[in-house]
Amino acid sequence: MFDSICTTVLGFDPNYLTVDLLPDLPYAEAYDDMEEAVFYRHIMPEFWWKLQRWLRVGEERKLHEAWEKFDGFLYERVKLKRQSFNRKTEHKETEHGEFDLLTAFMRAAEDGEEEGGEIRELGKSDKLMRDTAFNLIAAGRDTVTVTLVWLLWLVASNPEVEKKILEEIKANLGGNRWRFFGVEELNKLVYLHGAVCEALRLYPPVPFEHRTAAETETLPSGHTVRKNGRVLFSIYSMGRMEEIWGGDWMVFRPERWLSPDGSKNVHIPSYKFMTFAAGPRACLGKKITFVHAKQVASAVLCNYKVEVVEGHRVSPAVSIVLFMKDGLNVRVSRRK
Ligand code: HEM
Repeated sequence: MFDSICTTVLGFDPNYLTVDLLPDLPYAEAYDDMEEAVFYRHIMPEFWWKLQRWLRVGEERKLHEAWEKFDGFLYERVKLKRQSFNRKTEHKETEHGEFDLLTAFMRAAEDGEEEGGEIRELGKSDKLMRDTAFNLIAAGRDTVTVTLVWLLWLVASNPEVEKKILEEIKANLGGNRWRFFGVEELNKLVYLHGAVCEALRLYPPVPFEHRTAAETETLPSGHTVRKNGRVLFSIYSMGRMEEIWGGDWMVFRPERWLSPDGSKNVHIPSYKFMTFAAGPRACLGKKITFVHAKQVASAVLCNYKVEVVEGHRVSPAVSIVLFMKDGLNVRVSRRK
């Protein structure tokens, strides 16, 4: 997903997954180091990690070094993107279907009609572009990666579901399997959509969240939360509650997300399906997530059979993102 999120955000494919040669991409590895160090900040007392940061030792030292590498990579991409954008604008070239979020911000800044001028300011400042690119890469890389891993495991463990996914792909997308399916085509895959939703319900990539009360507040349950009090809620548990999902909450059942005749997906409110959070600060990448997840899952499943290696035990890891503790060991073979 690192390749895919960089392509969406920066319009640049690092080819981290290339099979031809082992890529040496220090910034991609730096990103992993940063993630580890940030998790450490969540579990250590604030004064401790701040002291480590000041002394530049331990995890904080690792974070600092990794950040410098990743920051250099992002600034370079923003600079190159701006050069190519300016050149194209100057020569009035069109982009022939190219799309990435950096270009979209630059174009919006150039057209700059919106109220308050925030986008204009964003598109003109390299630092703000760097921050935005980082925010989007951080939000979209591991979340979509783990969605796919849990989905592939659930599908491999439920042959009936796998069969229905393959039938749907065949019925809607025809014979040529060796290509990426477009967004319009993916919209027809309502059963696969239900399967992705089920994976996200049972294994939400962001398993817990917290909110801080700006003022003293009484919750619908009658509990009082004092000003600055923090409420921690488990999205993982909410996806498994009988009161919310019924007695078969533990079953991986894509039909849950389909109309009775199976022809379309039903709307389930975000306050029930909390995986992307709800309200004003809910996830902005929900639609992109479904496009990416369905694109990769359909291409993999219709071309390859993915089988979990016998004896491999699957369990979630304790982290801010719901990775599999020991990864997923699979045997992959080409479908006839
Ligand atoms: C399975 C995939 C994803 C899940 C489960 C997910 C989940 C979430 C959650 C729970 C939040 C709320 C965080 C909070 O308020 O503390 C959030 C925010 C956000 N997400 Fe996602 N996300 C996913 C993919 C993406 C992608 C692909 C992008 C963009 C490319 C993205 C962009 C964002 C942004 C920008 C925010 C901040 C919104 C705001 O504060 O106004 N997300 N996401």
